[in-house]
Formats: sequence, C-alpha cells, structure tokens
Amino acid sequence: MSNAANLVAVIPAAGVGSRMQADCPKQYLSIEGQPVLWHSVSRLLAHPRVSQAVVAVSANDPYVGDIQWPVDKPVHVVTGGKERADSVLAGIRYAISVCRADWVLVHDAARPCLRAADLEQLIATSMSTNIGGILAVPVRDTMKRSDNGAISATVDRTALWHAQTPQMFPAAELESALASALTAGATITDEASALEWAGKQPLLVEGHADNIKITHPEDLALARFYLQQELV
Ligand SMILES: Nc1ccn([C@@H]2O[C@H](COP(=O)(O)OP(=O)(O)OP(=O)(O)O)[C@@H](O)[C@H]2O)c(=O)n1
Ligand SMILES: C[C@](O)(CO)[C@H](O)COP(=O)(O)O
Repeated sequence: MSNAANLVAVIPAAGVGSRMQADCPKQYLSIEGQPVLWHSVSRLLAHPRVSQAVVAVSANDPYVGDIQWPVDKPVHVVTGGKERADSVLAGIRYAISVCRADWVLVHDAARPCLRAADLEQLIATSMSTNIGGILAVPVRDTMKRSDNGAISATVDRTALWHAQTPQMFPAAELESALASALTAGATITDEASALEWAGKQPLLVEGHADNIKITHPEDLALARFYLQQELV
C-alpha cells in the first residue's frame, strides 16, 4: 500500500448485544466514563495512517449522536444491517463511495482494548506485502469437539488461531468478495472468511489475548481492567 493510500476504519456497531444481557447494546456500556464504542473508535483514529471512521449503527440508534469523539478526524455514521456482515458491507460501501477509501480496517465496536502496537503491526504488514490480514492469537487450550455435550474428539490445536479484529483489506477487493459471498449464501462471520471464499489467503498477524470482544457479562470488568493497564 503506498503512503498516499487512503486507509479508512469501518466499525460494525449495529448489534443488540443479546449475550451481554444488558439494558442497552454492549457497545454503549460505559468504561472509564466513555462508551465502549468511543474507546474502540478512538484507538483506531489515534493511528496517523487512519484518515477517518465509518460507524455502522442500527436504524434509529438513539445513542451514537451523543458521543463526543476525541479527535478531529471525521466520524461518519451509517445504518447497519441484519447481520454483522451486512453492517460491514454498508460501512465499506460508504467508505469507498464517500471517503474514497483505498483500504479499510474493519474493527468490532465491542473490542475496546486494541493495542496501538498491534494496530501498527497489522497496518505495516498489510502495507509492506500489499496483502490484507487480521490480528489473531494462537489457541492456548486443548480443543475439544462435542455435538451432544460429551467429547467426541480432541482437535489438533497446533495450527489453530483465534481470529480477532481489526481486519485490513483493499476496500474494493473486500467489497466484491463480501457482496459475492453473501449473495451466494455463504456463512461469513469475519472479513477474512469472505476473502477465503474468494480463494485468497489473508495474512495472520499475531496480536494479544487482551484484545477481547466484549460478549458476555463477565467481559466488561475484564475490559475495564485491561483499559486501566494502558497497554500499548
Ligand atoms: N447486525 C449486526 C450484528 C453485530 N454487529 C457488530 O459486530 C460486532 C461483533 O458482533 P457481536 O459480538 O456478535 O455483537 P452482537 O451481535 O451485538 O452480540 P450478540 O450476538 O450477543 O447479540 C459488534 O460490535 C456488533 O455491534 C453489527 O454491526 N451488526
Ligand atoms: C469478527 C470476529 O470478532 C472475529 O473473531 C467474530 O467473528 C465476531 O463474531 P460475532 O459472533 O459476530 O461476535
């Protein structure tokens, strides 16, 4: 990616957070006086190569308009979709058509603990190889398969990784792969799986296990702890 290439952050933030069992969508729960979404967007916009952000929220979202973003870069708000992939596609299309994005950096609103060093490594690796990639961490536990509550197999973990976000790809390439995969009815739970569906081999960039996705109630206290550590 040339230094002139326009890198735009796309943040899917249109989920309801059902597993969190909170009284508002988890991306609007407060940590250190700011919404989770504020922390996630702030970490992306703090990187000098990220020009602006596109946040995909649910239709009639009553929360996002009250957020005071911490930097003077543009933060655009678009309407997301039924599934995460639909929200991501809406954000990418806006990033291409309005922001003139060359590359997009897709990051879950629910991941506020992203380290600056890990973001820099993902961007640098993508720039230097001109291939998109994702932050990920190797699996560290023994992995079991179960279809009925009993163990049916132990899965070899030596080549298994936990995919995280951000996931960074050429904007037009990701838009095309994601749109085609969704039209074909493929199950797409992250951006890399759309590129894989299209026959590509995205890169893995090792990050840190503290880049958690706030999903269940116990995750909020853990995210608050990690943010208080000011991990870089
Ligand atoms: N239709 C959707 C669903 C999810 N997301 C976003 O995608 C990210 C990761 O999804 P997940 O953790 O599954 O969030 P929810 O779908 O809100 O959680 P749940 O499955 O518990 O309802 C979150 O930032 C969420 O806001 C989105 O933008 N649009
Ligand atoms: C994109 C992601 O965070 C990578 O691990 C994950 O796939 C999101 O899954 P969810 O079920 O939408 O939270």
